[in-house]
Amino acid sequence: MLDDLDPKTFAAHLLQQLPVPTFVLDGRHRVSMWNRACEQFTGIAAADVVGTDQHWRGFYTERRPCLADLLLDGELGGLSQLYAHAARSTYLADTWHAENWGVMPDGRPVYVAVVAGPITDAQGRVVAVVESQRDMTAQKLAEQALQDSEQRLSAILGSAMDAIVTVDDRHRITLFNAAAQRMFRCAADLAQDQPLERFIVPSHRALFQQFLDTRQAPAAWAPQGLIAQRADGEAFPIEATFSPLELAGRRYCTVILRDVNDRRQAEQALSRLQSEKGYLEEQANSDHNFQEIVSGAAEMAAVFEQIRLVAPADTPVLLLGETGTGKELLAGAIHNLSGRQDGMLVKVNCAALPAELIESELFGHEKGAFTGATQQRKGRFELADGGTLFLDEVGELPPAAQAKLLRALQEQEFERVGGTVTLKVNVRLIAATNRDLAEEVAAGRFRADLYYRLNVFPVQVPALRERRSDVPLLARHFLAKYAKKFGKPVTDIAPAALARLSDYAWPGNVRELQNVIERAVILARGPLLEIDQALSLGLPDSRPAAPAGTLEEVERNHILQVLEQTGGVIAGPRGAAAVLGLNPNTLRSRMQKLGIAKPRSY
Ligand SMILES: Nc1ncnc2c1ncn2[C@@H]1O[C@H](COP(=O)(O)OP(=O)(O)OP(=O)(O)O)[C@@H](O)[C@H]1O
Repeated sequence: MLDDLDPKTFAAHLLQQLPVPTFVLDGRHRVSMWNRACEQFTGIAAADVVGTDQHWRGFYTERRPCLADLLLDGELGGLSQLYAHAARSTYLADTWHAENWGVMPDGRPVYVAVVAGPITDAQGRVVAVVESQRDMTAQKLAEQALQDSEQRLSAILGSAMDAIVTVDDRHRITLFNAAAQRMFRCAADLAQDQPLERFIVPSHRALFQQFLDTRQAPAAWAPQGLIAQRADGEAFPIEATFSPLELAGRRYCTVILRDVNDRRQAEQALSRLQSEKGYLEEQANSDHNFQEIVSGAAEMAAVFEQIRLVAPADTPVLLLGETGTGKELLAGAIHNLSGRQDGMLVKVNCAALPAELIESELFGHEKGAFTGATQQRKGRFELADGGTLFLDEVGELPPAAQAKLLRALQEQEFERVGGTVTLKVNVRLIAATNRDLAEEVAAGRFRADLYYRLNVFPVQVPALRERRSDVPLLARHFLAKYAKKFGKPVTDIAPAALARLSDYAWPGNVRELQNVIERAVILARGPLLEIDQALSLGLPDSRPAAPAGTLEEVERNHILQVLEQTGGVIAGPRGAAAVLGLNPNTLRSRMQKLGIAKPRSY
């Protein structure tokens, strides 16, 4: 019967059965009890330790006091040197708690939680101390692993470039990483528990809330169209992904946000640079840009005088004259003398562009305005802002573009194709045509109101045959240019050649003369330039007469003949465009209009 047991034996049995490693020290630091759990924990049998002061062997590799020893000697000041955590508790009994990492005699690292309490006699004197040890290694390792992973996670979140925010089911912020603090200019502790909608402009909050409540797994993506606001109220465009998650039965949403302001600006700058690059490349490839204008003829002197007078005014100028007479050169001169020379002179050859592209070329387009518009693109009007826009072959403009051009000229404003934003520009317009625009107006092919807008200051550029005195001058000018270009020691033109050049009718004007000289220089063998061979390559009288027919048929046959002669080559000094005295792009567009297929390889 339990009642028959004396209390000492009962207490000894109780301690013996405790599943917690426990031992008792008497007042002289000798072990009076070492229970079974202690035997198992330390690997030391009770028989080997009871009655000795060798209990430390169970816990340490060298002699040092246990908590029970310190308690017996009343030296609790030394506790902190022996244990990482130590505290006194008077909750149920007067006990001391301590925790620490230690190494068991067999080399095992253990984390122990130690509890020791005094046993007192009737007078309150400490006669013994009971100490129990609990192996907390597994919990401690798990706790540390958790701490490490939390630290790693917060380091990852902290170093992320994107703002990462977690909200609970009421959209209140539970996590706000460093990038979010930078992006929204708000410290994490101020953001904590605030509704995330606070950082979205009011007009976008309803849409944003729908995303926050998404159940779409793994995430819903808002690539564009959301506008956020920083703590100081500054609005900026964002893209965001919303990942719903459930933790302990509660719904959360992790939102990754990215400020796309910089990217948008960079995209816009890139598109502007691309347009400018494309334009500049085109300009660099056209070899007749900003050249010296050569002329001694009185007819041209009058033209130069008109240009000198009109250049400083912002008036539109209409340059009229046959192809190749130098209209583009004169446009360059007007720009250079106009006070707009720091701006760009932007050229558009209206004949060289397909009708469906001309509007977007002039006014630009928004991304997605039509198939193939994968990027927003600035038009020539925008590029010419602060400078001059030169519309060559303006008579070829399709009606829709004519209407838009008229408005741009009247209001100095327009919208990009597919765009709604009205853009204001300050552009001086110079137009050129080799057509009789008044006739085009009468035939209903050109808008009368646009014609009057363009025709404010018309300048008629005489054909080369009307200023024959310029032929030798120009011929020598081109000779010097091409002799240098091709490294040929040709110094002058043979007198007979010069006479022939002066007699020729020059339907292709200066461009044709230039091409003939270029070919002659290429073919030249001595210091004096002969032109017979070069001329015969381009002269109509060296070919069979073209059959009679409509103007279009004659033009078509003529182009086909020249193409055959040049082996299908369009551009370059020996190409069909050079022979015909045309810009290669102009020739290509004429061919398209006349239904001449791209030349096959001859
Ligand atoms: N007076 C000149 N002095 C020097 N070069 C000239 C002169 N006139 C024309 N040229 C040259 O002749 C070529 C044709 O000139 P330009 O392109 O200015 O003619 P255009 O009238 O604009 O022709 P199109 O109507 O076909 O566009 C260019 O290479 C240009 O440099």
